[in-house]
Amino acid sequence: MLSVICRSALPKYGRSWLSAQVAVRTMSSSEGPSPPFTTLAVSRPAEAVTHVQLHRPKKLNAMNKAFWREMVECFNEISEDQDCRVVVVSGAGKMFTAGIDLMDMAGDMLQPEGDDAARVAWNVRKLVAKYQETFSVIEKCPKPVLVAVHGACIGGGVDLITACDIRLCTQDAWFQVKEVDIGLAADVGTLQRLPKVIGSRSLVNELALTARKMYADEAKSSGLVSRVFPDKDAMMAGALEMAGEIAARSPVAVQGTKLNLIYSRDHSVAEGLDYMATWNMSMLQTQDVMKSAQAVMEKKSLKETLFSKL
Ligand SMILES: CCC/C=C/C=C/C(=O)SCCNC(=O)CCNC(=O)[C@H](O)C(C)(C)COP(=O)(O)OP(=O)(O)OC[C@H]1O[C@@H](n2cnc3c(N)ncnc32)[C@H](O)[C@@H]1OP(=O)(O)O
Repeated sequence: MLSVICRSALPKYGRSWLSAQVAVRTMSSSEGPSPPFTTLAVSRPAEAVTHVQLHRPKKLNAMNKAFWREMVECFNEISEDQDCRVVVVSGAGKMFTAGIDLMDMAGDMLQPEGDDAARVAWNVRKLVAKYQETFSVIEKCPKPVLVAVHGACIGGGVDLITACDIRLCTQDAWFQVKEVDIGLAADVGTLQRLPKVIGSRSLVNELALTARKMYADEAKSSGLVSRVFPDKDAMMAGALEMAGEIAARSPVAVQGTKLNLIYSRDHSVAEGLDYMATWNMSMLQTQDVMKSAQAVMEKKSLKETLFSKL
């Protein structure tokens, strides 16, 4: 379904400056969500690049019940979509996201069902695990996911971006691990992933325990984001350019790199090397190695090299 949405949304673009501008305009389009989604706008701004836009601008992209479900559906489809090699996530409207929808989600969180404490607890556990999947699908997706943040990225927004592979932001961006302010220990990824993203344990603890805002410059110096752009248009152009670079490379190499980086993050060096050797005992047999090496030797751009779908 996703590839149908993407295909019908846009033709294939060339890579000229003009078409990049068209693509950026498309990425920041104010058209609504892509049915059947009600909170996400999905498009294909360039060949093999899928753009997922959080799209509830009037509610500052607050994460309502539909959003938590639709992200899972969307990323499961992207994982299977052989026409997609890389994903860009961004937010429509004035900010990236105001976090969990405090109005729509209150019922689920405050009035859990169950006949006694054990059953209530059981159901709450299932609920939390379900919501964790909303961002874990990003990490499980074999295609690299770039996220482009402008304005505020609050609460659940930080859970989301820490599950992404590359984080970019605008100079006006700020990040807030807001959960303690609403009486919660963040439970859908931030506390697990942020310490793996930012080198300083002390800084992670400070952000999570005080809920103070972190602005773009500190996000860059701490390693939360790898690039800061002057404004949203520049960021989306930068994101699209980076996505194009990734999409031009062998999908066997790119997806293997993502999966092994994540595996290594969670295992010892020895275990990571072992996993890598097992991975490459099959993946090294790809035609992509020969095709890529040939392009390098002939000083050709990989953008001219045709790789089979994966
Ligand atoms: C379920 C799994 C576990 C997940 C946990 C996640 C936890 C979190 O995400 S904690 C963080 C929760 N978010 C917040 O506390 C932010 C609340 N919003 C604000 O503080 C302000 O809205 C903000 C500073 C972001 C922007 O202020 P501004 O003056 O620019 O805009 P507003 O007029 O306040 O908002 C515009 C409309 O958006 C609605 N809205 C904003 N945030 C939320 C939200 N989090 N949930 C629901 N709705 C939100 C706001 O009500 C306005 O709507 P309307 O009145 O209809 O115009």
